[in-house]
Amino acid sequence: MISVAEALAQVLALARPLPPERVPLAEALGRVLAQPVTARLTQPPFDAAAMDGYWIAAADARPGARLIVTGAAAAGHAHQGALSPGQALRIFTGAPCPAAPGRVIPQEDVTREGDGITLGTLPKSAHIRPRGGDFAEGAEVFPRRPLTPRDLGLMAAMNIAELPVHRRPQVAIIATGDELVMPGERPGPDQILCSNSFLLAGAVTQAGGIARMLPIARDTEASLRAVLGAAEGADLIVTSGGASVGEHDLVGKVAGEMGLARAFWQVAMKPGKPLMAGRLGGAVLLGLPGNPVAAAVCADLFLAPVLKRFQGLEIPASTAKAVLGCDVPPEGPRAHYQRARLSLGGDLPVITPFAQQDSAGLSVLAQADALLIRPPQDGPRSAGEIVDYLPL
Ligand SMILES: Nc1nc2c(c(=O)[nH]1)N[C@H]1C(S)=C(S)[C@@H](COP(=O)(O)OP(=O)(O)OC[C@H]3O[C@@H](n4cnc5c(N)ncnc54)[C@H](O)[C@@H]3O)O[C@H]1N2
Ligand code: MOO
Repeated sequence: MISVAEALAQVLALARPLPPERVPLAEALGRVLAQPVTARLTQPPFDAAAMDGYWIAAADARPGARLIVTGAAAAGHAHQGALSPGQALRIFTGAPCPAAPGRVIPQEDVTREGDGITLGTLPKSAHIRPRGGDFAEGAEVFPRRPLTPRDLGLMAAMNIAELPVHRRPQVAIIATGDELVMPGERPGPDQILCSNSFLLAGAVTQAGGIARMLPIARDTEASLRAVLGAAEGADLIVTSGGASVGEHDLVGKVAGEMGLARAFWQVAMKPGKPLMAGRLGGAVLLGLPGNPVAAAVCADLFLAPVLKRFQGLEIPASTAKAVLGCDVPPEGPRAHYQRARLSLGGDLPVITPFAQQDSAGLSVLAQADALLIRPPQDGPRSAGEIVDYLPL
């Protein structure tokens, strides 16, 4: 059995960033830029008033000065023509300022009578946003993360209407097992609901992929072959179940007959030991264990990172430190990812694993907000010790 770190390295080595495609700016939320984009103009394109008030020439800027208001400039409407000494311009936020040196006095800071104003104490700020104060034409942006609403705002201001982004990975999701029925159906006495496909599709969507849920493959080679065949065109095939050692565990056998180049099977982790990975045709195949929590943990540890890789993202170490909230017993030969809850602590949060750690227990999984990581052969640990965890 290989370690989690080795398995992750091998999974990531199976995938390459997907080629770029161009998408309209309005559809780019969460997408990842494939190359830098550059500002097509300078912002602000002119010295702009930052307050509603009066623009005055630098030479007229002294407390007590009386000036005549001779014209107006508003956002989208510059004032044409020059001002003479002793003249002020009514100006509104966002309006272009005259080219001469000057400043904007907020209207609250002057006394206005008829078309005259009298200046009081001059405010510290000139209340002018200088041309190019935000960014200059040609400025490059290349955030190495899924684009946020803030990125879209910046790129809109840069007049970038279309973006080159990595294609989103197409992910085929295949549940296997005679015991499974879909939510909404009535299970027979020996049956349970297929939960894995929904958990996995959610994980795929959250990580920027496009999930395609295929029909449940039954526990026959013919059924599994047919459903795997229907995954044609996917960048990633994720199966759940049928990965272990029983006679009904057919994924390795059937995928092998279909040409799977297997990278590994079985990882020293708990839950998730029967994980399998390889390449099947043009796709990466992740064969997840059927136990729902095992599938969920494998999704956090392997599926999310490989989806990042497809989108050209770095995969930073995502573990964090916390203080153990209770004593915990020693561990065996597999790294144990324990469902846990975080609470506020001092410098570090406090992490407390749930008493129930069954790899089929979805209720506890849904309440967990972290996975406490117990390394292989970890000794007993006491409350107060510092441990690693994976935020969920
Ligand atoms: N003799 C051994 N038995 C088992 C071993 C082992 O090493 N030796 N490993 C155990 C471990 S660890 C796991 S995890 C499971 C995983 O087995 P499979 O991947 O073959 O999964 P199945 O047997 O098909 O199913 C296991 C369990 O999960 C339920 N399941 C499956 N698919 C779904 C789904 N889509 N939604 C909800 N629940 C699902 C299934 O009904 C079973 O209860 O094997 C151990 N056995
Ligand atoms: O993956 Mo299994 O028990 O390790 O759930």
